[in-house]
Amino acid sequence: MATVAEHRDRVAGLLAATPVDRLPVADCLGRALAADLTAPVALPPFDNAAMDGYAVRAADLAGADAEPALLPVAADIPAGRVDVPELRPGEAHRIMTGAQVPPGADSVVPVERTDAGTGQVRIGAEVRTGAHIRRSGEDVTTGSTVLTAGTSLSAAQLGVAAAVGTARLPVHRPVRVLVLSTGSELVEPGEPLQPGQIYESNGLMLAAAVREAGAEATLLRFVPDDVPAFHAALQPQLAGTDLILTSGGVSAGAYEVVKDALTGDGMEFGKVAMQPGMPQGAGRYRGGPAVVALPGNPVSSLVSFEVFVRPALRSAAGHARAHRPVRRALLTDEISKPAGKRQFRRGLFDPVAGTVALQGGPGSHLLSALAGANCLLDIPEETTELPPDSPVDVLLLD
Ligand SMILES: Nc1nc2c(c(=O)[nH]1)N[C@H]1C(S)=C(S)[C@@H](COP(=O)(O)OP(=O)(O)OC[C@H]3O[C@@H](n4cnc5c(N)ncnc54)[C@H](O)[C@@H]3O)O[C@H]1N2
Ligand code: MOO
Repeated sequence: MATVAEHRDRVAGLLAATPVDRLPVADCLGRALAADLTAPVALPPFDNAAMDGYAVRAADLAGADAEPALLPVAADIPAGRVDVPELRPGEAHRIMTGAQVPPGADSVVPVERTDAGTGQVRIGAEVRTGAHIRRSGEDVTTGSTVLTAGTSLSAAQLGVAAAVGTARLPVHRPVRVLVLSTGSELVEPGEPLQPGQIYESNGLMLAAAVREAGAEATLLRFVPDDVPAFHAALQPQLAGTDLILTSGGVSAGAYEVVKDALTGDGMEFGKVAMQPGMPQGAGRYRGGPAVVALPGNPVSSLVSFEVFVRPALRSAAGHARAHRPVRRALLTDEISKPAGKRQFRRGLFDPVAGTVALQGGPGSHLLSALAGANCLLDIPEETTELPPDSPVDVLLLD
């Protein structure tokens, strides 16, 4: 029986790094940056006012605490003005937040500390040299690395890329995943259910998990439980697919269409020392796209996706942080489990208390408990008993 680590490596080895495109920054949300981004300009690009007020020379306000200073307002500088005149000794310039500090000024007095005059301004307090000025390069210096290759691009990263003047970024293309669900017991949600039938949920759930992982999903539901029909359903999809992701039909039953259709064709089916998610398959489809065959029980499917597929999708798409964050937490319940299998139990992690409470039992059909969980407890193979207050590793799911 393979270990979790062995199967994880096998799945990761099936996916090559995806190609790189140069996309407009606005289209890069969720992608991984493919090369370091260096700043062609400094941030801020010029010394600018941090407050609406008056640009002055601090020396001109010496003694203003005792005797208010009266300065002529020689210029008005709104944000965006590019022809900023020099401030001469004894003058003030009215200035707005973000506007360029005029040459000759060394500080800004907020308007609240003045009489807000426009022809001349009365200032009743001294000012510290440099007050309320944001210096050029304080945030980013020209030529410095703003974002490193492998960064996952979210709002703040796209913001800083735009702020240093970037129009396009080199980003990895997402992995293209074809999600298949098979099983003659499956019914489209919304349709009536006959005894013996269940609603199809794995396909929809896995396609959502694929998209949440930053990959592209095409969903093919209700692929017939018939080997020729299974191959026929795949053919038109193969060209644009990097990974075929199936669920169900991989264990020991008499009607295991995934296993029957794929065995011996570059695929390996076997058991992994894990609970849930023991039966697994991985390989290639006729020398082409990678295939990962997950077990059909819904919790087994999604937990297997988390443990094996998500990290592989994210690594192939260039994300430096491919794995879920792991925390150490104190168990509020007790756990008994068989030796020899690494168990991933569903839990609710409380980051303030540093504790984790089990959500539901170990059964791989208990999907509502997974829907109420925010983490997976990762219990080592050799462990059989854990009393309350035991420290455990938890993988954070959100
Ligand atoms: N004799 C043995 N029986 C089983 C073994 C075993 O080793 N020997 N392993 C068990 C374990 S563990 C698991 S996990 C399951 C995996 O079975 P399959 O991958 O073959 O999945 P199915 O039999 O097709 O379905 C299992 C279960 O999941 C439901 N299912 C399947 N697809 C969907 C879907 N798209 N949406 C919602 N639900 C789905 C299906 O109806 C079944 O209830 O095998 C055990 N048996
Ligand atoms: O391994 Mo199965 O996934 O326990 O139910």
